[in-house]
Amino acid sequence: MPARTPQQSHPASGIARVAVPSPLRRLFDYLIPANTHVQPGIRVRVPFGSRELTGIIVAIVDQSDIETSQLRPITEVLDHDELIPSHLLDLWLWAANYYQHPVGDALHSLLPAGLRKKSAASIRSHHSDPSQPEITPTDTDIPTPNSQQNEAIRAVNDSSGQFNSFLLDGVTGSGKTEVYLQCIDHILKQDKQAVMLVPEISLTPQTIERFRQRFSAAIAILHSGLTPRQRLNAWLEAASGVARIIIGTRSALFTPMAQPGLIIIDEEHDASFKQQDGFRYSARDLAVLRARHESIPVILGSATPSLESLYNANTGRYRHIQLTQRAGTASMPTFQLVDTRRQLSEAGLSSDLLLATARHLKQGGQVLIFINRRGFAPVLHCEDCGWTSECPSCDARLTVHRKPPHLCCHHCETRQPVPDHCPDCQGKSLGTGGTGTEQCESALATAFPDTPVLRLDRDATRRKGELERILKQINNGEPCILVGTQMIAKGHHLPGVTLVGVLDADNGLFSADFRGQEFMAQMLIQVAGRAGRASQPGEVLIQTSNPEHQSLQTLVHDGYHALARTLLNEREAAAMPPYGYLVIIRAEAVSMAAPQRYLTLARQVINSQIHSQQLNDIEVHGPLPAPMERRANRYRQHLILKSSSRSVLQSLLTPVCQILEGRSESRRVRWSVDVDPLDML
Ligand SMILES: Nc1ncnc2c1ncn2[C@@H]1O[C@H](COP(=O)(O)OP(=O)(O)OP(=O)(O)O)[C@@H](O)[C@H]1O
Ligand SMILES: [Zn+2]
Repeated sequence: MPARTPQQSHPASGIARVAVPSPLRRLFDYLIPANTHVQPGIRVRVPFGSRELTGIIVAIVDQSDIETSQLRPITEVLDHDELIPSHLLDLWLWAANYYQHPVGDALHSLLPAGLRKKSAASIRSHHSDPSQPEITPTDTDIPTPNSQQNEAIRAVNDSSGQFNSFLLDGVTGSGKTEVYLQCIDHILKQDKQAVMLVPEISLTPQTIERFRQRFSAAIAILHSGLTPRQRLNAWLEAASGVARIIIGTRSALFTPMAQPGLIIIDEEHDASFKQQDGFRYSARDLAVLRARHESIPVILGSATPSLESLYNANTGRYRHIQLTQRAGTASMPTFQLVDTRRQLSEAGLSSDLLLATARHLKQGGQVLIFINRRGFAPVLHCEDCGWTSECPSCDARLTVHRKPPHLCCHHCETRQPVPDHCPDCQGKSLGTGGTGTEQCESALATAFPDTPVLRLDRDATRRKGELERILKQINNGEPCILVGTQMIAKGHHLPGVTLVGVLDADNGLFSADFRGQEFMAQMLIQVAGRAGRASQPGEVLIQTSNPEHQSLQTLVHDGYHALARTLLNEREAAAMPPYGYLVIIRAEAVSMAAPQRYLTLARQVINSQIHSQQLNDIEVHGPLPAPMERRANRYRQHLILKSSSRSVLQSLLTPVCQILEGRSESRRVRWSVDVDPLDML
């Protein structure tokens, strides 16, 4: 399969080491035909088995481990100038190595689709699209930064042209975005470029509009909704320096910049910065590395920084900049816990919450109800025999939806009609359990017939433009009730909202995952942060059946940072991240026994490596069934590795992955390695 073929007659001038899209964790060597100019960072066509593929030259070497006579030549050179700058190529290689992902596949998954094929592309000859009119910024009332913002802006600007990482830790509505805008302005004046990464969901026209109104410079937008052509154009505009500002989701981190100046990660705590399948990299962690490689500053901004970033700030790796007050005249909202054990509730809404809703609407405010379950109810059950609506393919229940009526599995998307009688006992007493967004929406519509009730979740926003339409309606400022999932929690500036109600805070409190409480706290503070962002003060009501829970108490009375300190102490005691490092090796298959058998083999390989390399400080747990063992008809198991040293884990993993890759058993399961996993689910 590798580059071994009968001798070629070409006279050659050196050997190119090429990353080829394959599942193998290695590079392949090819002869460079005579009189051909090649360099690292360009694309070439190479023979691979019986096929021809597009690869990227990673290095030019004098010698190969394979006999020169056995090497095959490059068939075609696709780029004449460097396509991927060496800094970025190094970052890519480092990341593939660190996250233990096949290098060619990692490179390819990050190239715009338009460059994975044979088509030629030239950065040097790329000019801006003439159909795009020159934009004149319309933002005339740029706020004067307050003293904390000024300090932040000065710190970042003073470090331009050199590496520095900043944790911009500013409460919700403190004007972090204004700090980004001013720092970008400074960078643009030096003829440099800035890239800003945002969570998937915040890349709305509103965000983009705010930037367009401020700057006349060309902005490239990179997100998953682009056509391959648009994506390639945006990429080339960034690489050629035509686009001065690049805004995008996770993978935009790998966009080349002709004159890099600044990297910003907005909402750095957000889970979407870690890719959860395939090449499982953390764009946040790699952003810091990229900034170091390119000698530029990086800002990680959040109102609820991840425990990792707080730890890095505490230990001096990041400069900690705090914005403790809301910008302008806005003040922080007040919190109140509502004990749901003491109050009768209609569709999960306590009487306290209903009364508060009525009060705020009467005062002309908008109300936001947060509920982390879409659909009508999480389960359908039979009141006679106890039957529940189980998914036929997962260890999960089918959610009841009313609009349109169906049962649906939120893990595998299996759909079924809603039965009119119990499939087990034929009884007619079917009932629903729990509350989802649809039910909450209709209960609120009944309770407040004169007020518009808007629902914001994945189902309601499936149609293109729907999210924008709903946000626009909210921004007209008229009293309304907004019911939504975490979609509403992220980054939206909703100045009319004065009351936020959280329907159920209990889920996160008892999560089995080690980051469960951290995620719960971030979510609550972010949702709460939508309240009272303009002149009217905000109020937050959190419903729970555990109001005495220590974490909730700490969060509500002493704030996010106090809870973060407690959680960090717990992590330290348990040697969990950021005090220890984790790797999960996952395996799944249609047969129940295969994943366990495979991971038992993996464990043997690991043990023998630990022994032969005399590694200590490694704990191995498992194989264990994943928390949801069966999903989409596949059984899943995992193996957990833990160490206080990243480098020890790396010296173990590299040979282990090489060995496993070569074993025939690896082809009978789907297996993957997750370095620095976000969760153990
Ligand atoms: N110095 C200032 N004076 C007056 N208003 C300001 C100032 N800075 C920012 N603002 C305004 O305050 C509002 C909130 O600012 P911004 O959206 O930047 O906050 P944020 O910290 O990014 O919020 P979040 O964490 O919720 O995303 C915006 O309308 C912004 O224009
Ligand atoms: Zn399912």
